[in-house]
Amino acid sequence: MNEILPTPPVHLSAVALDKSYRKGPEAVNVLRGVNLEVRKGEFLSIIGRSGSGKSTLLHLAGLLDTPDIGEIRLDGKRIDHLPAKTRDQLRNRVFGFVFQFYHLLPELTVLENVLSPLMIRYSMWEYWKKRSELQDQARELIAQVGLEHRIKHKPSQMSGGELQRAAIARSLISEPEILLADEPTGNLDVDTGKGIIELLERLNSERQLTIMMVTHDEAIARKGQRIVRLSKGQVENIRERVAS
Ligand SMILES: Nc1ncnc2c1ncn2[C@@H]1O[C@H](COP(=O)(O)OP(=O)(O)OP(=O)(O)O)[C@@H](O)[C@H]1O
Repeated sequence: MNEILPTPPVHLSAVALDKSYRKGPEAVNVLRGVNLEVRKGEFLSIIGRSGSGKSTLLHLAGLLDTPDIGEIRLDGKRIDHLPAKTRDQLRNRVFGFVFQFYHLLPELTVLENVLSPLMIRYSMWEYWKKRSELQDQARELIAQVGLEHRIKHKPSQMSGGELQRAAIARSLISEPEILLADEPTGNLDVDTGKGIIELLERLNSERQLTIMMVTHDEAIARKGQRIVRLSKGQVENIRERVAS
């Protein structure tokens, strides 16, 4: 018999979001009244044609940009209108980001790249005091993403799949509640991409990490529990995985 589980609370919501960009004299209305709720521990996939506004939505959700109209709410509280410094702190504490092109620092090793967000979060003195504990945390994450053997490697010495694993470990070092992944498999071959998605699924189920993943690939999107499509500036619900 199927157990009926309570619905998890809404974690992050977009309320009536509008966002336009100026292209010369014209305004391009990318998002037009987008409403979206993401529940705690949900793995949501966002699909849509190129230029439909997927990255724009992810950037607004993660406080990397601000909407023209509308609100972003975290646990029901509005967060998009906070002062810049508070937004920065909230972004660093709540969100982890994974991008298509990894954005690792080329001169740093995997261990140093994974530690890099903490070098920003703590003062030099605090970091120095805590460094052995922080290094242990980073090593553990690197092991969890299967990169123990690459810990001292630099990005130029690694494959695309390994680079993305390192970027995922880096995004987790600040213990985010919500992972925002923008085309995390977009630069990888099919099998390597599958490995990355399996890693995200594992992190979602083991850590109850809320995930919003943008992808143009419907097969990849189906790995999420729910799929929404951005089209004509709005969000359409496409599919919800039926609990078995
Ligand atoms: N900073 C910007 N300035 C001007 N126009 C922008 C800016 N960012 C995005 N756009 C435009 O907004 C539209 C939506 O872009 P966005 O990157 O959100 O789409 P997307 O669905 O993620 O596309 P893709 O799948 O190709 O990455 C595009 O027409 C893009 O050119």
